Amino acid sequence: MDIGTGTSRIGIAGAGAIAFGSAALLHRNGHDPMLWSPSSAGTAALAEGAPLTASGAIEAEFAPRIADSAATLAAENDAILIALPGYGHKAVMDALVPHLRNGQHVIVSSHASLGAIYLLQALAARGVTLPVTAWGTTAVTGRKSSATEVRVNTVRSQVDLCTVPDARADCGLAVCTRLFGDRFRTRDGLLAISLSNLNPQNHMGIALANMTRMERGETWSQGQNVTPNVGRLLEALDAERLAIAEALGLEVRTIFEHFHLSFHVPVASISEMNQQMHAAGNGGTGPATADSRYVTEDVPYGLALTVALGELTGRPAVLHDAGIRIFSAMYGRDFRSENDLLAALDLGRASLDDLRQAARTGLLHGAPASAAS
Ligand SMILES: NC(=O)C1=CN([C@@H]2O[C@H](COP(=O)(O)OP(=O)(O)OC[C@H]3O[C@@H](n4cnc5c(N)ncnc54)[C@H](OP(=O)(O)O)[C@@H]3O)[C@@H](O)[C@H]2O)C=CC1
Ligand SMILES: CC(C)(CO)C(=O)C(=O)O
Repeated sequence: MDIGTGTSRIGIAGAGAIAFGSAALLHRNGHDPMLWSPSSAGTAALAEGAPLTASGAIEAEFAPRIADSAATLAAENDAILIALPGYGHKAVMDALVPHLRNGQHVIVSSHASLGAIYLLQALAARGVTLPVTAWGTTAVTGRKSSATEVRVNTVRSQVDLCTVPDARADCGLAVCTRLFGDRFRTRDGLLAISLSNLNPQNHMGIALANMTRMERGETWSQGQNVTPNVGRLLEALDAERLAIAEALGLEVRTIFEHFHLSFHVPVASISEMNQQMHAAGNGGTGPATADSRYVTEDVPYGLALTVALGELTGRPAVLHDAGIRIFSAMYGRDFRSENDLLAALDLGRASLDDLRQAARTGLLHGAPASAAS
């Protein structure tokens, strides 16, 4: 993508809270977003002409362009932002791959389970070369309050990213800064970004400790319910993640930096920081159903990758592993087997060196046949 100046056309795959909130941020920054809902359901009201309204940390009312297909989204935009839960990434990438072209730029927010490698390999098989920038989290947080409204809870001060292949790192940072503002910090490759997504560990503790509230469909404050014991569990989960990063020689944010940079509260214990967020009206609302991405996304696409990296680095993530086992028992599902990205990448066949290299080149197990020829 030409870094350029002025208005850029950005296609957003997704029509949930983050897609709407990111569209509002792009609009506020003078860009021209287009939304694509894979089932069309998420954009039906907008397609009929209703404006998108953002409130909270971003106040805006505007009419984003709406795509009727992945082909339209790819054809009519300079860059694509994938902004939906990890369990939709492979299907959406598969839909986009035939239509993406050299020179475009893809951003994945939040990046999940080495999806950038899956995408780059699929593109390489078509002979298409473009940079994929992976974000450790999202630029905004929020919830959809109706089919056309999003409540933006916060715009984060800092988002970790990396670009694959790493030779395009400067371009990735420049593109993201121009589109979303000066809020990005480049991390050292895709393994660092994979270990920079704190949702899986945080949501594990929050969902485990509040499962009956979720199952009973209660309305409950997320921040307030990060009580001292829950806070200590999150800190212990964080220590497992940081030990893996240390074994890999990677610098990643701590859970304390995460809450400070995302929710603008001073550093304290994790429980105290969450109580402060709650007091400031910024603690968020926990899931009101057990069918929540806190489990259905974060267990298979988040905890499972951390456990795999723990095994490869000799720093077993025993609490993360226990989380997968407990949620699988609770839901009567084998969450470990639900990750279609890691299965497609055949991660079990990869050594740590293979992964380290792929985290920079985007190619695992060598280049695809058609790209190599
Ligand atoms: N919301 C937040 O504050 C935060 C979110 N995140 C992360 O950001 C990402 C997006 O979150 P958010 O927008 O809240 O999630 P939502 O659940 O609101 O996303 C809904 C969107 O995902 C699409 N989708 C759901 N399942 C599939 C599927 N199987 N295949 C294709 N598309 C699918 C829906 O499609 P359709 O339109 O067809 O219904 C819809 O467009 C997630 O990874 C989340 O963990 C991270 C931090 C904060
Ligand atoms: C609510 C929040 C910001 C913190 O758990 C979040 O990460 C999410 O909704 O996924």
